[in-house]
Amino acid sequence: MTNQNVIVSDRKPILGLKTFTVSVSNSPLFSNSFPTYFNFPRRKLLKLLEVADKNNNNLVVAPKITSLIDSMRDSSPTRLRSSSHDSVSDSDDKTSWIVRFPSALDMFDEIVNAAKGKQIVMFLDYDGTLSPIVEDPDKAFITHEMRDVVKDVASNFPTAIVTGRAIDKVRSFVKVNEIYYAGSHGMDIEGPTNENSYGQSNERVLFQPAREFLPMIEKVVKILEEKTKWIPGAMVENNKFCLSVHFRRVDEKRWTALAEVVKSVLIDYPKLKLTQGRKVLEIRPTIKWDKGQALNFLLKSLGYENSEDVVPVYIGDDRTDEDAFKILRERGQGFGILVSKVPKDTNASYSLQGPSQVNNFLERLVEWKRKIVGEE
Ligand SMILES: O=P(O)(O)OC[C@H]1O[C@H](O[C@H]2O[C@H](CO)[C@@H](O)[C@H](O)[C@H]2O)[C@H](O)[C@@H](O)[C@@H]1O
Repeated sequence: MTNQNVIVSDRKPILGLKTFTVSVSNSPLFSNSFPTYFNFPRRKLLKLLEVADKNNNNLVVAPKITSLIDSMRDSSPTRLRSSSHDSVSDSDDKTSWIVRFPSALDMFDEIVNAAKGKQIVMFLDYDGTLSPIVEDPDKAFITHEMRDVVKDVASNFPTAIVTGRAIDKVRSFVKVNEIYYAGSHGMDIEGPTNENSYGQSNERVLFQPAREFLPMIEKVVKILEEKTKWIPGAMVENNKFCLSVHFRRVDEKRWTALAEVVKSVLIDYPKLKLTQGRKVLEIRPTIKWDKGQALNFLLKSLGYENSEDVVPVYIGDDRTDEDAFKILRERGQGFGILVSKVPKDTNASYSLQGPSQVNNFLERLVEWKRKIVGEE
C-alpha cells in the first residue's frame, strides 16, 4: 500500500455509511494512472484508511464522478431548476428571480444615487461579461464598442479586469493599458502599464500569491494535454497559475472519460483543486485566494480598505465571480451584478442579460460621470 493515494468518494460522513467507493492510483498494478474504483464495506475501508494514514499517504475526500458529471451539465453558477412537484413553471421562476435580482439597467438611478459623493471602483470579469461565450476560447474577442467603453470607464473610474485567464492573453484581447488586471482567478495582479487619470502606472506586478505553483501548473498542463489528446474537442488552456480543461466541444458521451482523466491526474497533485466554470474544469492551487480576495487586495491598494466612501461594482457571469459578490455582501458595500439570461443561484444584487447589456450599462455610467463632473 505504500505510495498510493486513496480517494474516498462521496462527501457523506464516513461513519454513517455501510459501503464506499474507493479509487486507488499509483500502484504498480494500476500504472496507467487511471483511477480504479472498488466498493468497500465500511469496516474494511476504515482499516484501509488506518494503513494509509500510518504510511503517511494522502487521503483526499473527493466528490463521486457522477456528481462531477452532474455539475458539468449544470451551467455556472448553478442554474435554478423549477421543481415539478409544486408546479412552478420556468416563466414563474424567471419572474420571481428578476424581482429578486432586478436588471442593473432598470436600477441604474438607484445605483448611481448610492454612489453620489463616493468613489466607484469598477471590477469586470472577461469571458461572458465583456466578450460573448464562443466555442473556441482563443477567439473570445471583444467588440470595438466594448473596448472603447472599457477605455472610457477606465478614464472615469479606477478599473480592473478580473479573470480566470492568464493576464497576457486577456490583455491581448482587451488592449487597454490604463487598467488593473487580476488574472488566474486573481492570483496574478498587475497595475496599469500606461498612466491612468489617477496617476497610477508602471507598477506592473503587484501580487502573485501562487508563484511557487508555476512549475507544477506547467507540468500538469503537459500531462493533461498528453492524456486528453485522444478525446476529440478537449482543450487544455494554460492560465499561468491555474489551468482550464475545456469540454464545450467534447461530445457529452465522453464527458465521464474526460472527468476521470482529470481526476486521476489530480490524485498525484493534492495541492491542486478542481473547480468548475462554464463548460470548463478549472484546476488551481488550494491556497485561500480567489476573485473576492483579489477585489479586497485591489481596494486596499487603491487606499479604500476601510473607507466608507467607496462603491465597488463587480460585473461577472461565472461561479468564480460569486466569490467577489460574496465579499461585497460581507463588506456591505457596492453592488454585484450577475450576467445571465436564466435564473441562477447568486450572491449578486442585480442582473444583466449579456455583454451587450453590460456595454449599455457601462455607457450610461460614463455618461452619468461626465454629467456630474460637468455640473461641478
Ligand atoms: O473569469 P473569466 O474571464 O470568465 O474566465 C473563465 C474562463 O473563461 C474562458 O472560458 C469560457 O469562455 C470561452 C470563450 O467564450 C468558452 O469557450 C468556454 O467554454 C468558457 O468556459 C477561458 O477560456 C477559461 O480559461 C477561463 O477559465
